[in-house]
Amino acid sequence: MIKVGVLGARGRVGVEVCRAVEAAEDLELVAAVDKDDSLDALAKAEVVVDFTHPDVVMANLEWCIGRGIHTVVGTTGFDAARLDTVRGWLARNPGTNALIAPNFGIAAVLMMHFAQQAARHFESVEIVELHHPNKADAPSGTARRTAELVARARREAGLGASPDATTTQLDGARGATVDGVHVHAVRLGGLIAHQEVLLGGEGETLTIRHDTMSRASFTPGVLLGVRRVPGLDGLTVGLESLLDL
Ligand SMILES: NC(=O)C1=CN([C@@H]2O[C@H](COP(=O)(O)OP(=O)(O)OC[C@H]3O[C@@H](n4cnc5c(N)ncnc54)[C@H](OP(=O)(O)O)[C@@H]3O)[C@@H](O)[C@H]2O)C=CC1
Ligand SMILES: O=C(O)C1=N[C@H](C(=O)O)C[C@H](O)C1
Repeated sequence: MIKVGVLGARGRVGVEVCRAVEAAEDLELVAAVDKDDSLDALAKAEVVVDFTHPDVVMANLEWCIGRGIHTVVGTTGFDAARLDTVRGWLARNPGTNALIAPNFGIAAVLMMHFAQQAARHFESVEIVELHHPNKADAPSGTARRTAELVARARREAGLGASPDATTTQLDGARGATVDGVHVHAVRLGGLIAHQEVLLGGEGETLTIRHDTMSRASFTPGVLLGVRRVPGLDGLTVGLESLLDL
């Protein structure tokens, strides 16, 4: 039995994670912690899962890693500087590991993988992410990561910037750019989490679309992370390295 703690346990995803951990025969939910609860309840956990908020996740991670607790992190907001900080904490606590993934949905991971594969074959690429209006961050962690993976694939293929003759625009009309890739964020009631990667070339386009229909979709990936994180080495970013892609 792996002893599991959940941070953000009363949140939209945290509730699903607690339910999935309790239903798994090889996992034991030893702590369900949310805002204003003491972190001390997590001390008995071997692995802590964090689905909280970009503003608090770093403090949570520092607390867990400092106590030798492995972490599986779904909370978004990680840039290169934050990842370096986490690597530093892990280096000072050898034998403690962290898995940080912007999306634990298996189909979402495949969508990112396919976008990365396709990117080198098209002169143009843009990303549209669509989420529920209660989401804290924009663009989404998934869109940021997709843009980084796509940009890397384009660089490796020797592609330059996507063609764009725009000289006149309202602020924001072309979205944000992540690693040179335009990313557009929609917030709309009725949605959960969705993303399209639009690729365009000579006389044809390819659209790779992912739709989240239920937040339970994140739990198989989270449980995979919980089972595997004790055997990882320091920091792992993205669920893809745990899948046989
Ligand atoms: N990687 C992935 O697969 C996915 C990642 N996400 C990400 O996960 C995060 C959470 O998303 P979601 O569940 O929708 O958000 P919610 O706001 O529904 O849940 C977050 C929960 O964490 C609580 N919380 C806030 N601060 C703390 C704290 N310091 N300690 C413990 N709990 C705290 C919140 O309390 P309160 O409401 O009172 O502030 C809330 O109950 C976001 O960053 C989101 O982007 C979401 C879906 C999938
Ligand atoms: O906040 C959400 O809902 C989601 N957040 C993650 C992200 O920012 O990519 C994953 C998924 O898109 C749902």
